[in-house]
Amino acid sequence: MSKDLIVDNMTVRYGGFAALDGVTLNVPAHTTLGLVGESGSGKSTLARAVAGLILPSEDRLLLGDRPLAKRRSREQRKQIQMIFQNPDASLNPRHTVRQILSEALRFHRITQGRADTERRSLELLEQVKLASGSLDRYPHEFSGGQRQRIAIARAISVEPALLIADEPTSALDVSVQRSVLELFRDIKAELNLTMLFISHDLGVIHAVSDTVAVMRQGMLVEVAPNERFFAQPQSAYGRELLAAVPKMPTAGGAGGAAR
Ligand SMILES: Nc1ncnc2c1ncn2[C@@H]1O[C@H](COP(=O)(O)OP(=O)(O)OP(=O)(O)O)[C@@H](O)[C@H]1O
Repeated sequence: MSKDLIVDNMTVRYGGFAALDGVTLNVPAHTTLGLVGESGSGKSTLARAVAGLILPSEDRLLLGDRPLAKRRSREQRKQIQMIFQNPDASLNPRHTVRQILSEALRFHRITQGRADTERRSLELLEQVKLASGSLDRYPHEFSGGQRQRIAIARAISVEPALLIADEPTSALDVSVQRSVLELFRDIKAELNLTMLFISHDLGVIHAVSDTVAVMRQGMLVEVAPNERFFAQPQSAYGRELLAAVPKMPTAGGAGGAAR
Protein backbone atom coordinates (compact mmCIF):
# COMPACT_ATOMS: atom_id res chain seq x y z
CA MET A 1 0.00 0.00 0.00
CA SER A 2 1.29 3.41 -0.99
CA LYS A 3 2.06 5.83 1.83
CA ASP A 4 3.07 9.46 2.40
CA LEU A 5 6.77 9.99 2.93
CA ILE A 6 7.67 12.70 5.42
CA VAL A 7 11.27 13.81 5.79
CA ASP A 8 11.66 16.26 8.61
CA ASN A 9 14.91 18.18 9.02
CA MET A 10 17.29 15.52 7.71
CA THR A 11 21.01 16.18 7.97
CA VAL A 12 23.83 13.92 6.81
CA ARG A 13 27.39 14.88 7.66
CA TYR A 14 30.62 13.48 6.30
CA GLY A 15 33.16 14.69 8.83
CA GLY A 16 32.36 18.38 9.24
CA PHE A 17 30.71 18.65 5.81
CA ALA A 18 26.91 18.59 5.62
CA ALA A 19 26.06 16.72 2.38
CA LEU A 20 22.43 17.14 3.42
CA ASP A 21 21.55 20.14 5.50
CA GLY A 22 18.19 20.13 7.26
CA VAL A 23 16.05 18.85 4.40
CA THR A 24 12.29 18.79 4.98
CA LEU A 25 9.91 17.42 2.41
CA ASN A 26 6.64 15.61 2.04
CA VAL A 27 5.79 13.19 -0.75
CA PRO A 28 2.06 12.46 -0.61
CA ALA A 29 0.98 8.85 -1.24
CA HIS A 30 0.55 7.92 -4.92
CA THR A 31 2.61 10.86 -6.16
CA THR A 32 6.09 11.18 -7.63
CA LEU A 33 8.55 13.74 -6.36
CA GLY A 34 11.23 14.51 -8.94
CA LEU A 35 14.46 15.58 -7.32
CA VAL A 36 16.79 17.60 -9.49
CA GLY A 37 20.05 19.43 -8.87
CA GLU A 38 23.64 19.65 -10.00
CA SER A 39 26.20 16.94 -9.34
CA GLY A 40 27.18 16.84 -5.69
CA SER A 41 24.07 18.68 -4.48
CA GLY A 42 23.08 15.77 -2.23
CA LYS A 43 20.39 13.95 -4.22
CA SER A 44 21.85 10.48 -3.78
CA THR A 45 22.62 11.18 -0.14
CA LEU A 46 18.95 12.00 0.45
CA ALA A 47 17.85 8.86 -1.41
CA ARG A 48 20.23 6.62 0.50
CA ALA A 49 19.30 8.10 3.85
CA VAL A 50 15.57 7.61 3.15
CA ALA A 51 16.27 4.04 2.02
CA GLY A 52 18.19 3.40 5.25
CA LEU A 53 21.48 2.72 3.43
CA ILE A 54 23.24 5.52 5.31
CA LEU A 55 22.47 6.94 8.73
CA PRO A 56 21.45 10.60 8.95
CA SER A 57 22.96 12.61 11.81
CA GLU A 58 19.58 14.09 12.67
CA ASP A 59 16.14 13.51 11.27
CA ARG A 60 12.59 12.48 11.70
CA LEU A 61 11.43 10.18 8.97
CA LEU A 62 7.93 8.87 8.55
CA LEU A 63 6.38 6.48 6.08
CA GLY A 64 2.63 6.67 6.49
CA ASP A 65 2.08 7.37 10.18
CA ARG A 66 5.03 5.23 11.29
CA PRO A 67 8.48 6.60 12.10
CA LEU A 68 11.25 4.68 10.33
CA ALA A 69 13.77 3.25 12.76
CA LYS A 70 17.49 3.86 12.35
CA ARG A 71 17.96 0.10 12.20
CA ARG A 72 15.24 -0.96 9.82
CA SER A 73 13.16 -4.04 10.45
CA ARG A 74 12.63 -6.51 7.63
CA GLU A 75 9.16 -5.05 7.09
CA GLN A 76 10.55 -1.52 6.89
CA ARG A 77 13.23 -2.61 4.43
CA LYS A 78 10.55 -4.20 2.28
CA GLN A 79 8.49 -1.00 2.25
CA ILE A 80 11.21 1.10 0.61
CA GLN A 81 12.84 -0.26 -2.52
CA MET A 82 15.50 1.43 -4.57
CA ILE A 83 16.49 1.37 -8.24
CA PHE A 84 20.03 2.53 -9.03
CA GLN A 85 21.61 4.05 -12.12
CA ASN A 86 23.46 0.82 -12.69
CA PRO A 87 21.02 -2.12 -12.49
CA ASP A 88 23.93 -4.45 -11.78
CA ALA A 89 24.08 -2.94 -8.29
CA SER A 90 20.98 -4.92 -7.34
CA LEU A 91 21.36 -7.99 -9.59
CA ASN A 92 23.57 -10.90 -8.58
CA PRO A 93 25.42 -11.83 -11.81
CA ARG A 94 25.60 -15.51 -10.77
CA HIS A 95 21.82 -15.80 -10.33
CA THR A 96 19.23 -16.35 -13.03
CA VAL A 97 16.24 -14.01 -13.19
CA ARG A 98 14.21 -16.79 -11.57
CA GLN A 99 16.61 -16.88 -8.61
CA ILE A 100 16.76 -13.07 -8.36
CA LEU A 101 12.98 -12.74 -8.20
CA SER A 102 12.29 -15.78 -6.06
CA GLU A 103 14.90 -14.76 -3.49
CA ALA A 104 13.16 -11.40 -2.97
CA LEU A 105 9.69 -12.97 -2.97
CA ARG A 106 10.65 -15.63 -0.44
CA PHE A 107 12.76 -13.40 1.81
CA HIS A 108 9.88 -10.99 2.25
CA ARG A 109 7.34 -13.83 2.43
CA ILE A 110 5.31 -12.52 -0.49
CA THR A 111 4.76 -15.98 -1.97
CA GLN A 112 4.38 -19.42 -0.50
CA GLY A 113 5.83 -22.45 -2.22
CA ARG A 114 7.48 -23.00 -5.55
CA ALA A 115 4.37 -22.83 -7.77
CA ASP A 116 3.21 -19.57 -6.22
CA THR A 117 6.68 -18.05 -6.62
CA GLU A 118 6.88 -19.17 -10.24
CA ARG A 119 3.44 -17.74 -11.00
CA ARG A 120 4.28 -14.40 -9.39
CA SER A 121 7.69 -14.24 -11.13
CA LEU A 122 6.00 -14.69 -14.51
CA GLU A 123 3.48 -11.98 -13.65
CA LEU A 124 6.33 -9.63 -12.74
CA LEU A 125 8.10 -10.29 -16.04
CA GLU A 126 4.90 -9.46 -17.86
CA GLN A 127 4.52 -6.29 -15.82
CA VAL A 128 7.98 -5.08 -16.87
CA LYS A 129 7.44 -6.33 -20.43
CA LEU A 130 10.05 -9.06 -20.54
CA ALA A 131 9.46 -12.45 -22.15
CA SER A 132 8.64 -15.40 -19.89
CA GLY A 133 11.74 -17.18 -21.28
CA SER A 134 13.81 -14.58 -19.39
CA LEU A 135 13.45 -16.53 -16.14
CA ASP A 136 16.28 -18.94 -16.98
CA ARG A 137 18.71 -16.31 -18.21
CA TYR A 138 21.46 -14.45 -16.37
CA PRO A 139 21.70 -10.64 -16.13
CA HIS A 140 24.64 -10.45 -18.56
CA GLU A 141 22.46 -11.98 -21.28
CA PHE A 142 20.26 -8.86 -21.31
CA SER A 143 20.75 -5.32 -22.62
CA GLY A 144 21.17 -2.44 -20.17
CA GLY A 145 17.52 -1.41 -20.55
CA GLN A 146 16.35 -4.99 -20.01
CA ARG A 147 18.58 -5.32 -16.94
CA GLN A 148 16.96 -2.17 -15.56
CA ARG A 149 13.57 -3.84 -16.15
CA ILE A 150 14.73 -6.86 -14.13
CA ALA A 151 15.84 -4.53 -11.32
CA ILE A 152 12.41 -2.85 -11.45
CA ALA A 153 10.67 -6.26 -11.33
CA ARG A 154 12.78 -7.20 -8.30
CA ALA A 155 11.97 -3.92 -6.56
CA ILE A 156 8.21 -4.11 -7.12
CA SER A 157 8.09 -7.84 -6.38
CA VAL A 158 8.00 -7.15 -2.65
CA GLU A 159 5.10 -4.69 -2.92
CA PRO A 160 6.88 -1.61 -1.56
CA ALA A 161 5.07 1.49 -0.30
CA LEU A 162 7.80 3.76 -1.66
CA LEU A 163 10.01 3.32 -4.71
CA ILE A 164 13.19 5.38 -4.95
CA ALA A 165 14.80 5.64 -8.37
CA ASP A 166 18.26 7.25 -8.42
CA GLU A 167 19.14 8.24 -12.01
CA PRO A 168 17.57 5.00 -13.31
CA THR A 169 17.77 6.01 -16.97
CA SER A 170 21.04 7.95 -17.02
CA ALA A 171 23.13 5.03 -18.23
CA LEU A 172 20.72 4.18 -21.06
CA ASP A 173 20.63 5.56 -24.57
CA VAL A 174 17.79 7.91 -25.42
CA SER A 175 15.35 5.47 -27.08
CA VAL A 176 15.76 2.93 -24.28
CA GLN A 177 15.51 5.72 -21.73
CA ARG A 178 12.11 6.62 -23.07
CA SER A 179 10.72 3.09 -22.87
CA VAL A 180 12.01 2.66 -19.30
CA LEU A 181 10.40 6.00 -18.34
CA GLU A 182 7.15 4.73 -19.81
CA LEU A 183 7.51 1.61 -17.68
CA PHE A 184 7.91 3.77 -14.57
CA ARG A 185 4.77 5.66 -15.53
CA ASP A 186 2.85 2.41 -16.06
CA ILE A 187 3.90 0.73 -12.82
CA LYS A 188 3.23 3.88 -10.84
CA ALA A 189 -0.33 3.91 -12.22
CA GLU A 190 -0.87 0.16 -11.81
CA LEU A 191 0.59 -0.13 -8.33
CA ASN A 192 -0.38 3.31 -7.08
CA LEU A 193 3.16 3.84 -5.84
CA THR A 194 4.70 6.76 -4.04
CA MET A 195 7.97 7.58 -5.78
CA LEU A 196 11.10 9.59 -5.21
CA PHE A 197 12.69 9.96 -8.64
CA ILE A 198 16.14 11.48 -8.96
CA SER A 199 17.64 12.81 -12.14
CA HIS A 200 19.92 15.60 -13.24
CA ASP A 201 17.96 15.59 -16.54
CA LEU A 202 15.13 18.10 -16.46
CA GLY A 203 13.38 16.40 -19.41
CA VAL A 204 13.17 13.19 -17.39
CA ILE A 205 11.99 15.06 -14.29
CA HIS A 206 9.32 16.81 -16.36
CA ALA A 207 8.16 13.46 -17.72
CA VAL A 208 7.72 11.60 -14.45
CA SER A 209 7.08 14.05 -11.62
CA ASP A 210 3.96 15.41 -9.99
CA THR A 211 6.10 17.70 -7.88
CA VAL A 212 9.62 18.97 -8.55
CA ALA A 213 12.15 19.57 -5.79
CA VAL A 214 15.35 21.42 -6.57
CA MET A 215 18.41 20.73 -4.50
CA ARG A 216 21.56 22.75 -4.14
CA GLN A 217 24.46 22.32 -1.73
CA GLY A 218 22.56 19.91 0.48
CA MET A 219 19.45 22.08 0.75
CA LEU A 220 16.11 22.27 -1.04
CA VAL A 221 15.82 25.61 -2.78
CA GLU A 222 12.42 25.05 -4.39
CA VAL A 223 9.53 22.59 -4.26
CA ALA A 224 6.72 23.17 -6.77
CA PRO A 225 4.08 21.35 -8.80
CA ASN A 226 5.55 20.12 -12.10
CA GLU A 227 3.71 22.51 -14.43
CA ARG A 228 4.35 25.51 -12.24
CA PHE A 229 8.05 24.78 -11.91
CA PHE A 230 8.56 24.40 -15.64
CA ALA A 231 6.40 27.44 -16.47
CA GLN A 232 7.72 29.74 -13.78
CA PRO A 233 10.43 28.58 -11.40
CA GLN A 234 10.45 30.65 -8.25
CA SER A 235 14.08 30.24 -7.20
CA ALA A 236 17.02 31.88 -8.95
CA TYR A 237 18.75 28.49 -9.09
CA GLY A 238 15.66 26.82 -10.59
CA ARG A 239 15.63 29.51 -13.29
CA GLU A 240 19.33 28.94 -13.88
CA LEU A 241 18.80 25.19 -14.31
CA LEU A 242 15.97 25.72 -16.78
CA ALA A 243 17.91 28.34 -18.71
CA ALA A 244 20.76 25.85 -19.10
CA VAL A 245 18.49 23.41 -20.99
CA PRO A 246 18.72 24.19 -24.72
CA LYS A 247 15.07 23.37 -25.42
CA MET A 248 12.50 21.65 -23.22
CA PRO A 249 10.73 18.61 -24.72
CA THR A 250 7.33 19.47 -26.16
CA ALA A 251 4.12 17.51 -25.54
CA GLY A 252 5.07 15.17 -28.40
CA GLY A 253 8.64 14.74 -27.20
CA ALA A 254 10.20 12.47 -24.60
CA GLY A 255 9.06 14.65 -21.71
CA GLY A 256 5.40 15.11 -22.56
CA ALA A 257 4.79 11.64 -23.91
CA ALA A 258 6.05 9.74 -20.90
CA ARG A 259 4.05 11.65 -18.33
N1 LIG B 1 30.75 8.59 1.56
C1 LIG B 1 31.03 9.89 1.42
N2 LIG B 1 32.05 10.46 2.10
C2 LIG B 1 32.32 11.77 1.98
N3 LIG B 1 31.63 12.63 1.21
C3 LIG B 1 30.62 12.12 0.50
C4 LIG B 1 30.26 10.74 0.57
N4 LIG B 1 29.19 10.53 -0.26
C5 LIG B 1 28.91 11.73 -0.81
N5 LIG B 1 29.75 12.69 -0.36
C6 LIG B 1 29.73 14.11 -0.73
O1 LIG B 1 28.43 14.61 -0.43
C7 LIG B 1 28.00 15.52 -1.44
C8 LIG B 1 26.68 15.06 -2.03
O2 LIG B 1 26.90 13.87 -2.78
P1 LIG B 1 25.71 13.13 -3.53
O3 LIG B 1 26.28 11.90 -4.16
O4 LIG B 1 24.57 12.96 -2.62
O5 LIG B 1 25.33 14.19 -4.66
P2 LIG B 1 24.41 14.01 -5.93
O6 LIG B 1 23.57 15.25 -6.04
O7 LIG B 1 23.69 12.72 -5.89
O8 LIG B 1 25.48 14.01 -7.10
P3 LIG B 1 25.48 13.18 -8.48
O9 LIG B 1 24.38 13.77 -9.31
O10 LIG B 1 26.85 13.45 -9.03
O11 LIG B 1 25.27 11.74 -8.14
C9 LIG B 1 29.13 15.62 -2.46
O12 LIG B 1 29.92 16.74 -2.13
C10 LIG B 1 29.91 14.34 -2.22
O13 LIG B 1 31.27 14.52 -2.56
